[in-house]
Amino acid sequence: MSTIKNNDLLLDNIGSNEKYPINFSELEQAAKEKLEAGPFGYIRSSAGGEETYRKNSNSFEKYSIVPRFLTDVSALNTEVTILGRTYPHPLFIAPVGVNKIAHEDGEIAVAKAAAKFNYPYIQSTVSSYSIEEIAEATEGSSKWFQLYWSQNKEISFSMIQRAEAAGYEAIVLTVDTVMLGWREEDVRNQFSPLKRGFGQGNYASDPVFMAALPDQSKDAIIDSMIENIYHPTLNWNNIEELREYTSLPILLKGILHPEDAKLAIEKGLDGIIVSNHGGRQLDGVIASIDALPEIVEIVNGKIPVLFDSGVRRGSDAVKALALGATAVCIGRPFIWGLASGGQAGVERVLENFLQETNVSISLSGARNLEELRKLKIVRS
Ligand SMILES: Cc1cc2nc3c(=O)[nH]c(=O)nc-3n(C[C@H](O)[C@H](O)[C@H](O)COP(=O)(O)O)c2cc1C
Ligand SMILES: O=C(O)C(=O)c1ccccc1
Repeated sequence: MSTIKNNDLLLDNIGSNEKYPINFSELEQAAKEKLEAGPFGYIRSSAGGEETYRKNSNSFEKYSIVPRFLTDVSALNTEVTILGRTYPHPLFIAPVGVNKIAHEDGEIAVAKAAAKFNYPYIQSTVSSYSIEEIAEATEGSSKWFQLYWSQNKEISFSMIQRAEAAGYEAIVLTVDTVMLGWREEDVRNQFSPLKRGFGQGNYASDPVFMAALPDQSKDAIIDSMIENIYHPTLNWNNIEELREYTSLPILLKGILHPEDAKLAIEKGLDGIIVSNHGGRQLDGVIASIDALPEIVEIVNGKIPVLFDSGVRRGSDAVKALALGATAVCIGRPFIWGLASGGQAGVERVLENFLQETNVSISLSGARNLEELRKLKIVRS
């Protein structure tokens, strides 16, 4: 149980006289001023006509919190237990690859900032830094490993083994990216991070991946990464193989259909992440927040249901939690923090995000996440 002094951070911020980006669009603008068109466009944009991208954040406005008052909110407990571990609050870092396109310090800066504010860090397969480098920089903090299934499954198994050895707590298999979505901004900017040699942290350091290369040239690494990331054959049999290979908990990321959530439970998966990849995969799919309630209902507490896509501020996270998400993953906001201010930029985003979440929970009248889930939410 923690007693929070909600207003301290707000008043500190006001008293600092510093100018810095605060909300999402200011952060995005600050990043735009720092980055070249290619990297900026890669991070900002999404698939097709970006219908889903727009829907993701706009859809939060359809849900309204109906708060309770006079509940004595002096002590707030945001602890959440997921897969046998208790985390101090329900905010996670979503897996985002190729962070060096935003800032030279890349994932190391993000993972350190995450550790400082107790956000479990979900590391992407296509990180600029390796599992071991990130583990060394952030000893003792909670980390999960996101897996892009490799065409050559021995590469996937090797990366899982490395994540296990480095003390990672879970595997997150992303199921919505068997190939990249149709991203017009990248064509316009002629920018592919993989083709430019980004995102090699886990590959160039992997003995199985390196041994399978035709030669050890830079081009061979790039070509083989692209070949391996494309994995359209992915199916439920692979899930069984994965289940047999590792004793770590496995979560599926990218679930939008209640029947897939049900199958995940039947197949013995340990959790799911409701997500549409920030609108970057199939354009026209349901907003992630609209997919959440039915999935929460069908899962009925059997496994944790994490959530991402379109979360821009603390009150969005509170809506997702009130609609039944076990925890919420932050995506683009932290990358904009990274691009605009390195580790300090990420820290500011994460600290303010956490504080806004806590203030919002308290002002809703809830004193813990269980009470938050019982809160009335109306849809317009
Ligand atoms: C630049 C970028 C790279 C991403 N890389 C990955 C990745 O490597 N693996 C993955 O599962 N999701 C990846 N995602 C998706 C995020 O995990 C998350 O689902 C998405 O950012 C949520 O949408 P939001 O940022 O609009 O909130 C990436 C997203 C962005 C913006
Ligand atoms: O861009 C993405 O959304 C993503 O998941 C990815 C895939 C391959 C390389 C880098 C990022």
